[in-house]
Amino acid sequence: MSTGSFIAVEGPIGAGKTTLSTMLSQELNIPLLKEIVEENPFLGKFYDNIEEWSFQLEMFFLCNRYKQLEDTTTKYIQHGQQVISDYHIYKNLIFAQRTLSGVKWEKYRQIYHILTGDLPKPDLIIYIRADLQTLLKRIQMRGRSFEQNMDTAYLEQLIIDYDHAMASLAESEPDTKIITIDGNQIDFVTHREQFDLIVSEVKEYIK
Ligand SMILES: Nc1ncnc2c1ncn2[C@@H]1O[C@H](COP(=O)(O)OP(=O)(O)OP(=O)(O)O)[C@@H](O)[C@H]1O
Ligand SMILES: Nc1nc(=O)c2ncn([C@H]3C[C@H](O)[C@@H](CO)O3)c2[nH]1
Repeated sequence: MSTGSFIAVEGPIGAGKTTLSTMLSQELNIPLLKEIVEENPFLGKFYDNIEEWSFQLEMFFLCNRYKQLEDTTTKYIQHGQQVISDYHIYKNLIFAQRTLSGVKWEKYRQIYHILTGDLPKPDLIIYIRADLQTLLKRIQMRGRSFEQNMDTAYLEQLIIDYDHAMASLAESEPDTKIITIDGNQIDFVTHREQFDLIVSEVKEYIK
């Protein structure tokens, strides 16, 4: 597999993954692989009743991402072409570990490893960190109705889980470069020069 081709943007809910990956895709002229959100039939139900809908939702995300990454491999990565995605497949585990328990978690964990074992790993992860206040502000500003009553404890826990997950990825996948962005301080949307800095850093790692 070629290296230097696959970039993933990660971070907790509302951190700015889709925004940054879209901007980078346009700036660097790299195809964008975007999360399916609006057509997800379980998200609204999930936020109303996490326990009832978590298994369906996590499986839906897993199957969608599996299919997307499988297609991406055939279309771009196998041909050494660059691609940028607004998620890393590992985020399935970050969420599922929180939303599932007992037998469902165990079944999900096994399916996750079976499905994702041979999927391509990003060469570069751009990890946007942001604190609870910043995320809540952005989630509110974005205004998706089903996210407006999100439990702040859930989001707070995800922020911690993301930090642990990135540390764990850095250890288990040492070939993957991780660029961490302070999403509270760096505003790549309104400050062009801050976006340009990210672009130059990314350019150092892609081929
Ligand atoms: N650096 C930033 N400064 C100001 N606003 C931002 C910034 N990044 C993102 N936003 C705004 O915050 C909201 C959330 O951004 P975005 O949808 O990109 O987040 P996300 O990480 O992809 O979210 P999700 O986890 O739900 O997929 C959007 O309204 C976006 O315009
Ligand atoms: N439970 C759960 N598992 C996932 O794998 C996952 N990926 C994203 N999301 C939620 C966050 C945003 O509300 C919205 C858009 O990212 O979907 C997830 N929720």
